[in-house]
Amino acid sequence: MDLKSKVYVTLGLTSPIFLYFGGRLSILVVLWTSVILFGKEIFGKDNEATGEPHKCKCSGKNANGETHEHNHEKEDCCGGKGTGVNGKPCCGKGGKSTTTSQLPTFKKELLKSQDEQKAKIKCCGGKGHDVKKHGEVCCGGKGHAEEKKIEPLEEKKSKTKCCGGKGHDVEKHGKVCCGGKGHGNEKEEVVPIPEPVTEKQETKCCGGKGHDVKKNGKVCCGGKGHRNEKKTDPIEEKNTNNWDSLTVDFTEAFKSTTGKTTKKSVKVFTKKGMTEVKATQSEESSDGLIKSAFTVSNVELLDSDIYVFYSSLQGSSSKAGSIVQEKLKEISGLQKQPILLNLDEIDDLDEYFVNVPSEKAIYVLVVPSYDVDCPLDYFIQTLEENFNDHRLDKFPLRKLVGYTVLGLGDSESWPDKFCYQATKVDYWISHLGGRRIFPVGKVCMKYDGNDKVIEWATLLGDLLKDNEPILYEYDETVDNSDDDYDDDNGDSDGSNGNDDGSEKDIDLEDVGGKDDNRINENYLEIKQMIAKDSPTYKNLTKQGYKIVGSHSGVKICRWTKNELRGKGSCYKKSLFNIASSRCMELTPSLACSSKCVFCWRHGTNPVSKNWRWETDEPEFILENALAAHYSMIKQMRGVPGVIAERFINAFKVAHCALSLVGEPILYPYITKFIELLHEREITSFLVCNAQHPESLRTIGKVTQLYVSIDASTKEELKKVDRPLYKDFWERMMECLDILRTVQSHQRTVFRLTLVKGFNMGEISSYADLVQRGQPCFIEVKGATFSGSSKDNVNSLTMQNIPYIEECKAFVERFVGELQRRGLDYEISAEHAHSNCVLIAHRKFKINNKWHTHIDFEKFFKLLAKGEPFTYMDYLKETPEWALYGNGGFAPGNVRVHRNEKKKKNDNGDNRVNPEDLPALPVM
Ligand SMILES: Cc1cc2nc3c(=O)[nH]c(=O)nc-3n(C[C@H](O)[C@H](O)[C@H](O)COP(=O)(O)O)c2cc1C
Ligand code: SF4
Repeated sequence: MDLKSKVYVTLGLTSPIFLYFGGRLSILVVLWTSVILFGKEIFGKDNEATGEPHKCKCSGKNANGETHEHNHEKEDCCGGKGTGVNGKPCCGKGGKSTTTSQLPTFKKELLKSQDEQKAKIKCCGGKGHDVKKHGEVCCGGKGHAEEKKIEPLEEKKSKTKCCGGKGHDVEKHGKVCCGGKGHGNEKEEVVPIPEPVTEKQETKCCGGKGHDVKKNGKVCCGGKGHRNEKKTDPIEEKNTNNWDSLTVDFTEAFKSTTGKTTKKSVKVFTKKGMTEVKATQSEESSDGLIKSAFTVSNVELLDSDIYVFYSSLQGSSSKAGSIVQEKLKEISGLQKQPILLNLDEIDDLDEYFVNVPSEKAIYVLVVPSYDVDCPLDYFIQTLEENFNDHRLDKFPLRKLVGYTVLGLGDSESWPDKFCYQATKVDYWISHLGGRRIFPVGKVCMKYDGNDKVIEWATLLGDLLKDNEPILYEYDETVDNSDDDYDDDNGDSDGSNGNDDGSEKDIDLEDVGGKDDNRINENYLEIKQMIAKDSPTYKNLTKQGYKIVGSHSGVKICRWTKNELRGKGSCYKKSLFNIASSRCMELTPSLACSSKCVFCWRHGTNPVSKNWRWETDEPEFILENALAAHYSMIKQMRGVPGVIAERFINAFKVAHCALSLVGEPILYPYITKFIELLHEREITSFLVCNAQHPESLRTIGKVTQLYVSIDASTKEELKKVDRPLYKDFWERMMECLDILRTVQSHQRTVFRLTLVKGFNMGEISSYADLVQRGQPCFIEVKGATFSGSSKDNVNSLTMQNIPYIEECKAFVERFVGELQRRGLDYEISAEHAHSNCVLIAHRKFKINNKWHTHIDFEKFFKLLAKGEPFTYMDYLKETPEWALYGNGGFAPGNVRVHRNEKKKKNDNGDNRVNPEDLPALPVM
């Protein structure tokens, strides 16, 4: 009602009195009536009393330079500085107001009974309280109007039926799975961690063919579609306040030590001397300094299982990890010895980063940073994927007592990227529910790095013994005004560092830390898989690899050199008719999605489940690979014994073995690459690790298509291949189905690499796999010793290398089992020198003669015709010398007999000496 109407109503009601009495008395009566009728509106009682929104008129200016009014139901309050529209002062409550309709369900309920609740609940002032008794999550001292309402247990149970721990669709169910413990424990699910911002949905999926990442700005999803695309990277987030809000409210997880009034000290690390500064604050003070305290007693921390993880490319983080471990061992009263673990060698990261190995685990992560690809990239990628995996508990690392990160880097050479990967690790661990119990250390390793590592580890050890509360959040406005704070912390303004009051206040800048805000967006650029200045590049080139572009490699194998010198060919000569001197070994992806125990690389080349690097064109790779191969051939010109004719022919590469190291099928343009090979009349021998069914399904014609079958059971496969995919077994099964169906026109080969003690047991399960995949051939080869590494817990010893007799015995039993099942396979050829035997389907035995060799000319003629054809259309008879029992040594070569001393290895047995074997892996 406007003012005019109010006047009319008042005058209307009071006019009889006015007419009857007249004079002053009547005026008083009019005034009295209007007060009774409109007093509330006129004098502006607040919304709590009237139920109407309170309006403030701000004295300050808004962004447009105007004075403004605002409505507490719709707008943010001016924080008490303004004046109400009716001349009353602002309510001064400040903070963001929300309309009733915007509130989540539990907030609505809270609003209704707010007064009732206020009457019942006395605020503990942010000290935390026993949630079970109290029935409320602690408001952190903000007063109970802000509290989250926990539904009573019975009410919850009736709403949510427990799935019994089998896991459930969280989106539908609206609940984190309780793991079968019943829904009484569900309160954890409401921990308010903000979802990271998802990328825009505009991207059109390339269907897994890969795309120009620079233009597209996206890592290829591998054809899975963009629904599950990675969430915004931490560094990408512009709003650094999100960083603070990541952290979990500790009050639910850790109980208050005592109910007594005690003095609490807040530890603050200065930027200069890393000396400890204490600020005392009474637990009972109501100023809210301590918002959420991590009140674990020293007894609990000293009783923890400490795991020190490290990732290292050049060794310094490995050393720093040992230093940290040793320093922590020195903590007096520590119940259990800290355990040191290499992140890059952990078979299943989920055992530590989805599940945790102990209920009292503390993680210390020592990590380097590389602006080029490094093993840590995979770890970070895994953390991020776990965070985005809706099937997993959203905050699995809440189960940890706590964690901290120590970053190693080089602030001089990489000032803008200094220790950026430590920041990423910290970010994702905290996103996954981890509670930081010590600040992220950042150490420049350029000068005296290890001293700083010792310093950090010593302080960490000291503070693990200390039973002071560990704050996760505190009110920095109180901090600034508190005289008890020691201003000797080196800040001229007397504050604790950043004005934004973020956690960087306790950053260890003195050990090389740099403001995380300054990390720029360059970190989002897609890396090169093998950058020229990377340690991996040096490592590979030292071993004779020529790196082509940034992710492909070529190498000439020992057999190519041998055949040039007339000293024998590789086993593919006897089994399939390949001329080693005209064979180029190449991989378009030096990265792999497995970490096989028999692989030479021992964790040095990149690993990834999918393609995440800069991508070279197939034409570029082929041109440069051939050039690199020919340059290595050229180097052979002075070597004694090189046969001129073979040397000349070696410049006309006829075969390409797509294997070497890494997983060729990871390369998004593999089909195009193979087509280019065929255009130049170069045959293709593609070996894949049965982990990428989506690429295998779409692959075009290949001269021979291999699938590595490194074990016959799920458990053994996990042990031997250490695959990155969780569904590795299902992936392998899918690949076998693809061989039997979509790719049944291809000349398919199962490759079995036998490793004693790992995969030579289950003959019958191997037969199951053959039944499923129905390959043309099964190539069985004893593993080759590739040296061991101290970092590789699973690297092989000579004891894992089978004798040729053991391989043959395995093959004979295997074929017996296949035949018993009515599967028509038989042993056909061998190459004894390589410990290799070929089992072939009997359809290749035409007129009682084996036809395991390939007619290459015919293959290209068929391709040129452009009509569909199968493996049966380009067969060639297997020569006598290659048949099983004849050894498989190709004529035209001179067998070199080594002297007895060389023949026997250190143990005196006659297994093939690693030095006598061709370079690994041999196609
Ligand atoms: C190719 C290369 C790239 C690097 N990139 C960074 C970087 O981006 N940020 C950083 O802080 N340090 C960088 N470093 C320094 C390393 O992180 C530092 O030397 C660290 O101690 C290496 O640890 P590691 O020996 O355990 O592999 C780089 C070093 C190399 C060789
Ligand atoms: S052996 Fe092959 S598949 Fe296995 S890890 Fe090495 S490169 Fe990858």
